[in-house]
Amino acid sequence: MNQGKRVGIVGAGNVGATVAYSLAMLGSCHEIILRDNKIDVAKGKALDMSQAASAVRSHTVVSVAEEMSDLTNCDVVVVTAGSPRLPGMSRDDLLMINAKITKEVIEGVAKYSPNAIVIMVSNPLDAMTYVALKESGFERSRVIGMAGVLDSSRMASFIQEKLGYGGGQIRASVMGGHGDDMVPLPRYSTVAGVPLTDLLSSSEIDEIVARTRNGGAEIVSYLKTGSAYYAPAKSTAIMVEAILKDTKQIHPCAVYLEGEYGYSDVVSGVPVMLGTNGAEKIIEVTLDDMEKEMFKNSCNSVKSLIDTLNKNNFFEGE
Ligand SMILES: NC(=O)c1ccc[n+]([C@@H]2O[C@H](COP(=O)([O-])OP(=O)(O)OC[C@H]3O[C@@H](n4cnc5c(N)ncnc54)[C@H](O)[C@@H]3O)[C@@H](O)[C@H]2O)c1
Ligand SMILES: O=C(O)C[C@H](O)C(=O)O
Repeated sequence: MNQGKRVGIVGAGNVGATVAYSLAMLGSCHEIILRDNKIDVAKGKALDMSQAASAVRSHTVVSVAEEMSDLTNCDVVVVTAGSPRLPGMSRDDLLMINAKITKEVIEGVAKYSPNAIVIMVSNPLDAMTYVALKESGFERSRVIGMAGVLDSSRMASFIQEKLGYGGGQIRASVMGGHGDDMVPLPRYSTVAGVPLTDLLSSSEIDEIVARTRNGGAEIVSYLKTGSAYYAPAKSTAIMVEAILKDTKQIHPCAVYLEGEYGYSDVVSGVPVMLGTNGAEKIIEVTLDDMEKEMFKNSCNSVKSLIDTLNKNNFFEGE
């Protein structure tokens, strides 16, 4: 069913290469095209992955785009180009450097793969998704940020660790931006359908919420030279598959809001139905007063990054 599908991946570093590997092993698409400034590194990884695909009898071939102009007619383009943070940095510290890279990359994507669904990964995620949307001129359903799938998976793994049981049966929910004030939602988290609030005390749940918010930084503090990539890549691959297979399943994704949850002209993480056309539907769940306040803080943080870009005349001349 996915024969003929082309997935472009811009940035063949830790996250990009691991997304490619995951998709190649699953045979999710016919072709994966890697694009990176470090062309030889991309070529080496593409050869290595094509050989791994042969080993598992996957039909996926992995090739390299030497220029953005070679990244043509992709169905999905994943953008992981940009710097990762180092210990002591926040994702927001990457704003200006990664915004510039995103602008340059998206210009090429819009030109050479004009019908693609774009999945943004580079940080700070929500602001980069906003940049990609504005620079591409694509409709909002075609520019989607990956973060909620990752943050929810992290929360699920912390719940499993705390409980000591329930692995594979946990559905955790995280909304809001992919920053320090993301919005984990214990009220919408369950273990085999049992509400989390029936299984753990409020102080235990508070610990899980805090650890989820700090989940990326915890890994950066161990790795020291960059940030997490296995769970981020798998989360991205899940979104790519949902789009290629038109699953119509709901995943938490970063999308541009036009009035949903009372916010406009900002990108934030909300439940989204994914299909061939990208973010086909935004789901509005009921939030209580405290959850609404947290969502507001999170949207305001993203808005302040967009303000910084505007103050630096980032979007000028468009
Ligand atoms: N959204 C999330 O949840 C999430 C999770 C993990 C990482 N990230 C972010 O993803 C980005 C990539 O992380 P990583 O660990 O893969 O970093 P990395 O340094 O391993 O890879 C980044 C790659 O981008 C390439 N690159 C830079 N500018 C480019 C350009 N103009 N065109 C093509 N390629 C270019 C670099 O050569 C490098 O290979 C970072 O910004 C990181 O913060 C986001
Ligand atoms: O923490 C980071 O900087 C990378 C990514 O956003 C993550 O959450 O792992």
